[in-house]
Amino acid sequence: MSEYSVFSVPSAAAKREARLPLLAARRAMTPEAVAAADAALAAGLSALVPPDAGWTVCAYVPMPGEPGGPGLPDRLAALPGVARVLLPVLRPDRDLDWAAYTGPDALAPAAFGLREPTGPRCGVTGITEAALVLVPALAVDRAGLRLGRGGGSYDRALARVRPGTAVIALLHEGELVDRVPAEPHDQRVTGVLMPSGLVRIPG
Ligand SMILES: Nc1nc2c(c(=O)[nH]1)N(C=O)[C@@H](CNc1ccc(C(=O)N[C@@H](CCC(=O)O)C(=O)O)cc1)CN2
Ligand SMILES: Nc1ncnc2c1ncn2[C@@H]1O[C@H](COP(=O)(O)OP(=O)(O)OP(=O)(O)O)[C@@H](O)[C@H]1O
Repeated sequence: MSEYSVFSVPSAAAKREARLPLLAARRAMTPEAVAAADAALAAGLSALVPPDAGWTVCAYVPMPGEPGGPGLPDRLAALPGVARVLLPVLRPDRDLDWAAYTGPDALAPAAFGLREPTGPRCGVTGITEAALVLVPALAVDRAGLRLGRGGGSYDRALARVRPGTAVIALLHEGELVDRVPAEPHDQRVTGVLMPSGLVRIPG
């Protein structure tokens, strides 16, 4: 038995270290590689939503280098099975509020280089209306544990999803890894979508 379990204090520092090479690898991608990955992810996304679903989907506005690209909200909104796209609004306490995506003109610059919707907010419980939640991540491991940017925002938000909701992280190839540093508050995803396709994580 080692001195620390996988759920111990050093994990916060381990997470900080683990983020660095992942962020560097994203920065090193060529524009061509990014465009190819985003196109492949777009094809995978359309297969996630049945055409007559009428779903509310929670997504996000990818920042430079994040899988999906800046066109992600528009691509989702255009899918026949998507009735409504909700996007996160970062609260001062780093929890996530939600607001409907109504088009690129209704996005405004926000903290950390984010772009966020400017319309009416649904509150932190907006995520409970989603049948599918797409989450940003720097990496996910085989157990579905997700390494984010370090705000803890999605750990709070994902605790509120309805049971049975698909929670899918969008990743670049190679970002599904054997193990990410974990803490007790970490929420799991139910699958990852990469350019090569969907990998479901057994629950
Ligand atoms: N596109 C996108 N939207 C998102 C997230 C995300 O990861 N991606 N979030 C996911 O929760 C929330 C926003 N949280 C964020 C938290 C930190 C940073 C960030 O850039 N942090 C710096 C370092 C930390 C700091 O300066 O304090 C960095 O990563 O360089 C960005 C978003 C909600 N919206
Ligand atoms: N349910 C929660 N309530 C309050 N604080 C939380 C909760 N979950 C996580 N946090 C705090 O958030 C901080 C960052 O957590 P962590 O490093 O796991 O974020 P992350 O999952 O990488 O980020 P994000 O979800 O924003 O992408 C931690 O200090 C943790 O204490």
